[in-house]
Amino acid sequence: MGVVGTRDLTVEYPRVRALDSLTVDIPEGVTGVVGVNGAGKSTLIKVLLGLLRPTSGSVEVLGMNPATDGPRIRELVGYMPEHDCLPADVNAAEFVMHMAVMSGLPHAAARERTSDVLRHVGLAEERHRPMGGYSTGMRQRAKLAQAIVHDPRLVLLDEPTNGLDPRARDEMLELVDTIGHSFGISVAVTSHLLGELERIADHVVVIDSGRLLRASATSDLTDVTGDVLVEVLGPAGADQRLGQALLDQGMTVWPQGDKVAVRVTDPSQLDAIRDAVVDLDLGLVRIQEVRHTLEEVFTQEAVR
Ligand SMILES: Nc1ncnc2c1ncn2[C@@H]1O[C@H](COP(=O)(O)OP(=O)(O)OP(=O)(O)O)[C@@H](O)[C@H]1O
Repeated sequence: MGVVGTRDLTVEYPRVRALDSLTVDIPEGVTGVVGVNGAGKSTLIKVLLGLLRPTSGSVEVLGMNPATDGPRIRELVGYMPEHDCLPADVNAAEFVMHMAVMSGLPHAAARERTSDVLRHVGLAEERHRPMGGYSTGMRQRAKLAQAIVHDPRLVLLDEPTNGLDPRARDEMLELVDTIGHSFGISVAVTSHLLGELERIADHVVVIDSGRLLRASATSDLTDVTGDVLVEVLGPAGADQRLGQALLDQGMTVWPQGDKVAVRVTDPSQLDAIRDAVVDLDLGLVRIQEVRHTLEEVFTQEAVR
């Protein structure tokens, strides 16, 4: 039995259909929810928390309906929002303690859990300093601490690695891994980078324009190696410029018509290819796998 299930879930904002008949199950364990900016990841999280009503379709979280069981769901579910929301003049100990009490923990238990959880996320020493003086990495860890302080069954983490340098990102991913695999809390974690979630997630769900592109065990994705063809839009010579940029990064690259063929030995290379296209100010038409599954992940072709 999964922790989250949606059926034909549609959410419309006045001008945008953010989720479009999304049917997906999120099992226990760590699930990566991947999609480019605007794909609908934050909207999905808000629906799961009961903060946003679906236009149509249904949702279950831990067997409950967020529209009617919102308060109970928020007791059992932790949430780390994407954007900065920490009061600058409050310290992490006071803030996390407050969130623990808000989640229904008695005072003494809240104090004990706060101190444990701040130690787990590596904020024990700085816990009495106002959060306004924290680095981005520390702020992300404070947001993570408040999400798990009440020992939830499920935690929803919205882009926890956003804005972090590579070292802080690795530390955050390790923490998420520990929460999911040592503390036994199910995790749904969003990112626009498939490569980074692939390291810690048991399952991956790929969303594009509010629709499900793919849902599979991560081990199926890690089989995604082989040759890919990258097609870009841009001025004449765009493909050669991309080819050179990828060569400079040490990738094995060769021209194929007006496309660039790349040998992929690690799924994180797909993110590097996408980043290179963006850095060169080109448009990515598609990354197409020459043999199997990549095409399903990166083109508009829904798998089911
Ligand atoms: N409150 C809102 N009012 C109108 N449109 C919105 C609102 N919130 C999100 N959208 C639009 O809905 C779509 C999905 O947004 P959402 O924030 O869910 O995507 P996302 O995958 O989480 O992206 P990001 O990582 O950039 O937040 C986008 O086109 C976005 O502009």
